[in-house]
Amino acid sequence: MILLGSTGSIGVNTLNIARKFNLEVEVLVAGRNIQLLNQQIKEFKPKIVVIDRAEDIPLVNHNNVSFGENAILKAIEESKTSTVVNALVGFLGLRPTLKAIECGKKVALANKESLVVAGKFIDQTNLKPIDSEHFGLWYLLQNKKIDSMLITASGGSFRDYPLEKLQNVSIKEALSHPNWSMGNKITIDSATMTNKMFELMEAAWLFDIRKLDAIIETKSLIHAFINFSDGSTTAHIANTSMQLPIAYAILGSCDEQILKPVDLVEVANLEFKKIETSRYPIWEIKDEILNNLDLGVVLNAANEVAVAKFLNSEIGFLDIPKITLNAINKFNNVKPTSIDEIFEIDKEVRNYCES
Ligand SMILES: NC(=O)C1=CN([C@@H]2O[C@H](COP(=O)(O)OP(=O)(O)OC[C@H]3O[C@@H](n4cnc5c(N)ncnc54)[C@H](OP(=O)(O)O)[C@@H]3O)[C@@H](O)[C@H]2O)C=CC1
Ligand SMILES: CC(=O)[C@@H](O)[C@H](O)COP(=O)(O)O
Ligand SMILES: [Mn+2]
Repeated sequence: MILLGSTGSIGVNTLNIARKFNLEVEVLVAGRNIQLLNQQIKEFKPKIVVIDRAEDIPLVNHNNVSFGENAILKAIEESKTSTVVNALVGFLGLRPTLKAIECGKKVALANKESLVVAGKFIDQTNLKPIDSEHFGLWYLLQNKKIDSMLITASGGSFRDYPLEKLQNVSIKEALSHPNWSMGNKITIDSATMTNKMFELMEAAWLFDIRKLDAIIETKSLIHAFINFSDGSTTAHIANTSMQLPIAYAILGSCDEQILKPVDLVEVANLEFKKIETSRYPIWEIKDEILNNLDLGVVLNAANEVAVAKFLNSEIGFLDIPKITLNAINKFNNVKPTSIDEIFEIDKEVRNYCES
C-alpha cells in the first residue's frame, strides 16, 4: 500500500493492520515526526519515503526520500501498489485523493475533508471511507427501503462543561477527547461538533441521501443507525477502535477478529442526548449545509483557519464557530463548477478569515 500520513493516529492504526495481515508497504508519507517515521521505515521497509520539509531529509534513515506535495503526487503516480490509504489531515489531502483516483488506484479514505470540500468532483467507484460512522452505515446496509440515517457523536471534550466557561477553555482541555485518541485537528472538530457536520456531508456524498441527522451517544459504542421504511431501526455497535473500518477499507472484507466484542452487560447503560445549538453553535446551519453541499469548501477553509488560530492561542474556543458561521454567511452563494474553482474558493475564504 501507499500510506499517506503514516505517523498520525489513522496511519499508526493502518500499520497495525498491515502488520497483522502481512501487507506490503511500498510508500510511507509523513510530516515532521521523523523519529516515529524512522521506526516505521525499519519495520516496513518502504521503497519510497516522502516528508513535509527538505531540512529533515538528512534525518531520515532511507536512500529515497523527497519532500512536499509534488513528491507525494509523484510517489502515487510512480508506485506499483494499487491501494492508497489517505490519512493526511485537512485540505492538504485533496490533491493526493484526486491523483490516486486519476491513477486508477483504490482509495481507502480517512481524509474526510476531500469529500467535504469536493464531493461532487470525486469519483467514488474505487473509494472506501475510513470513518467509524460511515463504516457503520455501510455495514448496516441491506437491500431494503431506507427512510433515514443517523450517526452518533460523542459530544467531544466539552459536552458537560459549564457553558459560561467555554470561551476560556485551555488547549489541553480541548484536546482531551472523552472516547477516542485522534490527531489534534479532528479532536477540536469533535469538540465544536464540526466533525459531525463534516460527517453528515460525507454521508450525503457516500450514500446519496439527505435524510440524515446525528445524536450524542456518550460512550461512542454505537456508531450509526439506519431507520428503514418499515419502521425498524438497526444499530452498528463496536468498541472504539479504527482498526475495523481500516481493515475493511483495505481488505474489502474480514472474518478474523479485529476487535474485542462489546460486552453489553459490562456497558450496562447507554445515554443519548440532543445536539444543542447553545453548546454547539455550528449546528445552527445543519439544514442549510445539508441542502447546499457546495458550502463544504467554505466551511472547511474557515474551520482550518479557526482551528489553527485556536491551537496557536490567538483566539478563544467559541471564536472557532464565530469564524466559520461568519464565513458561511459571507460566502453562501458559492457554486463551484470545477475542481480548479474549489482551490480558488478555498484560497479566498482563507484570506478572508485570516484578515
Ligand atoms: N484519528 C481518527 O480516529 C480518525 C481520523 N479521521 C480523519 O483521518 C485524517 C487523519 O486524522 P488523524 O490520523 O487523526 O490525524 P493526525 O494529525 O494524527 O495525522 C496526520 C498525519 O498527516 C501527516 N501530515 C501532516 N501534514 C503533513 C504534510 N504537510 N506533509 C506530509 N504529511 C503531513 C502527519 O505527519 P506528522 O505527524 O509526522 O507531522 C500525520 O502523519 C483526518 O482527515 C481525520 O478527520 C477520520 C476518522 C477517525
Ligand atoms: C473515530 C471517528 O470516526 C471520529 O470521527 C469520531 O467520530 C470523532 O468523535 P466525535 O463523535 O466526538 O466527533
Ligand atoms: Mn467519525
